[in-house]
Amino acid sequence: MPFTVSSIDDSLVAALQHKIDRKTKPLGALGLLEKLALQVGRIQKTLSPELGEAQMLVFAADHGAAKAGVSPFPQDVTWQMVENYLAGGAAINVFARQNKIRLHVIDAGVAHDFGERDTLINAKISPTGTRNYLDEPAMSAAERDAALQKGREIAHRVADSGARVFAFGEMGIGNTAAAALITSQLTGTPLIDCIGRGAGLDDRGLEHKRALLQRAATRAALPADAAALDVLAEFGGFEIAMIAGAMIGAAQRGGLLLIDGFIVTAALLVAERIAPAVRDYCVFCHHSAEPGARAQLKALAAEPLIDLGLRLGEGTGAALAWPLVQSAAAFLNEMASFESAGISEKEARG
Ligand SMILES: O=C(O)c1ccc[n+]([C@@H]2O[C@H](COP(=O)([O-])O)[C@@H](O)[C@H]2O)c1
Ligand SMILES: Cc1cc2nc[nH]c2cc1C
Repeated sequence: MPFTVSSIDDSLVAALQHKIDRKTKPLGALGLLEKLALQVGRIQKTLSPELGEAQMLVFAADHGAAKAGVSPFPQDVTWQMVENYLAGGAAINVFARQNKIRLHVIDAGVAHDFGERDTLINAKISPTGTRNYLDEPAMSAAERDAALQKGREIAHRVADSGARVFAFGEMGIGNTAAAALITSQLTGTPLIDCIGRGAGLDDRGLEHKRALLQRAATRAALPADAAALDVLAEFGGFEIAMIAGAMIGAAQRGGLLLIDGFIVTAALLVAERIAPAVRDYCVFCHHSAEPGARAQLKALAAEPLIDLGLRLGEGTGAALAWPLVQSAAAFLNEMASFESAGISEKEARG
């Protein structure tokens, strides 16, 4: 089946936990890093995992609803920021360079013709972005399926190059609105609690966004138990659909998935409904300041690694958390045990 994911292996849990517990530290003293080390060992089915170079996949697309005023920025900022990624000047370029992460920029449906570009993956589902969900579904079932399939293919291609760590980022003016609609529907959280200021709406702008999204939800009139695939087609966007497909593809290849902020987590809510085991492969990198992140993290029982008040997207939270993930593998591989260091356990543990 193209979109099925296997649960992670539990045969090494006891051996990994034993290795973690024999390290020269009080039991559990490395906190969340210990859970992470266990998870990485289980995913890679080894007591000595190797992470290699992380791959950051930034998916960009435009949203029909952007023109209705769900964002403080004009739609053109999506393609302009893609140019910024290609030129190396955005925050994600800086953090990726700093932390030695390889960046892949994917056009999932930006309303702009970039021409032939060596460094941009052209995976456009539509040359104009999604349709406006205030009037009609954002995408057709065929477009949605193409986006999921393309995302899966891209992740498999990156995995073919030997990658084991996949980080996800996005760019799309208006995509916090789509993510809010998806999050509300898939977590059963009131829409009002999922809507935030996005790229910086003022109070009036936020009121307007709330009214528009309420209208969109009323028009779509999805039942509470609507299928995730229907929710995705209704509200979009192409970058969200492609990320969901790429997450499933990366998990199918035994990758570790670095989850960024509000929009990437909305994509995960969709992916997890399609293939529940995808959750096993995820590291929740940060707690986005967008208010709907709270409902997402609760629904996924996620414990994010950092909480810096970030609300940028682009994969920046994942890029910043990457050194912590590397530290989890490093302590598992390199730290001395009580035996190897000749430390008396009783004395060491009081
Ligand atoms: O990832 C997040 O948590 C996040 C929170 C707020 C805004 N963003 C970014 O801001 C853009 C969307 O904001 P908006 O107001 O246009 O919906 C989009 O390009 C996202 O990458 C991202
Ligand atoms: C300038 C700008 C940069 C971004 N990066 C991700 N989303 C963004 C939104 C805006 C508006």
